[in-house]
Amino acid sequence: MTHGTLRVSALTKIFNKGSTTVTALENVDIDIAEGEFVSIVGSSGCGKSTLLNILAGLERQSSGQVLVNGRPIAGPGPDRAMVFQSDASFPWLTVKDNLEYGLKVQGRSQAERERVVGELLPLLGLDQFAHAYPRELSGGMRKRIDIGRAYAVEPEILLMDEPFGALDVVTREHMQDELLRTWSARRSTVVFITHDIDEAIMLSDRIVMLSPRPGRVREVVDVPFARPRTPELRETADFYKLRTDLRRMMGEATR
Ligand SMILES: Nc1ncnc2c1ncn2[C@@H]1O[C@H](COP(=O)(O)OP(=O)(O)OP(=O)(O)O)[C@@H](O)[C@H]1O
Repeated sequence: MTHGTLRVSALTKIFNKGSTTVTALENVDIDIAEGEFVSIVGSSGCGKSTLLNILAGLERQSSGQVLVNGRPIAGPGPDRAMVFQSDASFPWLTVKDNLEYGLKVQGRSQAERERVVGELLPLLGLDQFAHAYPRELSGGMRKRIDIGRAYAVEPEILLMDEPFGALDVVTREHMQDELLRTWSARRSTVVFITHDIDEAIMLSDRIVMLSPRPGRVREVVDVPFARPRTPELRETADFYKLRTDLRRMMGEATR
């Protein structure tokens, strides 16, 4: 039995609007293993969000196959949780109540909810803020609520669509380090969309680079750095070299 595997085969997505047809993705093949952290990079409009929405079950492919744990996706499911770029926490609920929300929807007992939230609050560095409202927190802390809400329902697969795109560079790097810490503790499979090559290198086991529209798999790059990764990795010559290589590939991909 496999948990948290994704298999995308010959995936094509065509949008039809009136007389216009847009091929967003064409013949995409990606295999993602249990517990793997994979980033999808590519220029604006190459179909990254479309791919993630199909994996989430929010959008249907035009052709090809998408399997989660060996079964075709029939729609959104509790095995997958999504984190978006914009804040998704409920402003009228405290941090603790935000984290509990999905568990209540799932009908989990109060004892179970207390257990999960009790584990998550310190993991997210939010234990001092359990009774605060999102508006009382910084952008980075609000992002941690979103990640916590996704993790609370204990999904096998976390789908993240540029979750740190709206944060300043210092907060963003801090959040990357925090996400790595949380992910190491939970080991879910992650599919992470980003424009940012440094972010993709820092976080991922593998980077899938899509070509400009229609999105096709242009390169798949293994990230060779050992885990746990620390912020100092960003300063090393090996990191710099991989970043330069990926930027060159990205430049070639957009030509
Ligand atoms: N619902 C839709 N109807 C019609 N066209 C769409 C729809 N959603 C996406 N597209 C088109 O599909 C293509 C891929 O869009 P998508 O948002 O997946 O790209 P992206 O790589 O995520 O872009 P960005 O990095 O700018 O967010 C674009 O040309 C977009 O206009």
